[in-house]
Amino acid sequence: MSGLFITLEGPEGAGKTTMIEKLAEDLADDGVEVLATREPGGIGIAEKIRTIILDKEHTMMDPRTEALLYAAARRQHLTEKVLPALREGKVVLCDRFIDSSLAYQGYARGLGIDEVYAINEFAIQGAMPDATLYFDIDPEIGLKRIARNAGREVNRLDLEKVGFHHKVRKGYHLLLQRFPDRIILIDASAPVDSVYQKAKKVIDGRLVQAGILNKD
Ligand SMILES: Nc1ncnc2c1ncn2[C@@H]1O[C@H](COP(=O)(O)OP(=O)(O)OP(=O)(O)O)[C@@H](O)[C@H]1O
Ligand SMILES: Cc1cn([C@H]2C[C@H](O)[C@@H](COP(=O)(O)O)O2)c(=O)[nH]c1=O
Repeated sequence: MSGLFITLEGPEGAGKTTMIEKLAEDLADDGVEVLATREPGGIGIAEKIRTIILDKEHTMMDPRTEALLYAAARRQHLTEKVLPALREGKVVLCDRFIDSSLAYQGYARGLGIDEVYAINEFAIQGAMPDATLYFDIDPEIGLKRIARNAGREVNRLDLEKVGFHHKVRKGYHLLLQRFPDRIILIDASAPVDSVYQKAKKVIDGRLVQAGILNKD
């Protein structure tokens, strides 16, 4: 991989989509070649898998089926879109990746972080992100934000009880301890502009380190 692979993570309504859109725009203005994408989805096969996973009628979905479907969508998206872009030297900004599976399926669903990591190792073959911005938010605030967003479709995971979303956050906090060099916490309860300035600063720092951006 020769570009830079950056993932954005967090509980529901943390502001990842808002951030990724602005980051992609501003980095492009800085002359950086950027690919902004998302999981599950981002390409045809993975978007179809997304529809199956998030369908509100699929209440009977087994947790292991859910974990395997996320990993399958991840594999296809990675090989078809992310890795080719990285080989072209692009900066890839991805809304969710492996840490979502570890926090949601591994910890909140109770499958085990190590078990879910193992199936994802098979799926990604070592293609871990170079850096991960974790947008930390109290789930009660995040869920209120998405409830106010009339344009956003409510999916099967959104409908989980609030206790599940608290476990998701706890899962992310465990991942912060496990991957302290890769995952950077950003307080997402602050106003949009302030959250954005922090995220941009972290990303600029990584781009300068990687020799992709020159900020003299
Ligand atoms: N810092 C913020 N303060 C207040 N509202 C915000 C903030 N960031 C985003 N929002 C609003 O909260 C809602 C959810 O934001 P967004 O869609 O970016 O979150 P998300 O992390 O992508 O959510 P999800 O993963 O659940 O789809 C949107 O209506 C957005 O305008
Ligand atoms: C990649 C991934 C996602 N999820 C969950 C997280 C969200 O509830 C949905 C995706 O919806 P969003 O609006 O795009 O955030 O899926 C998950 O549980 N495990 C995963 O690996």
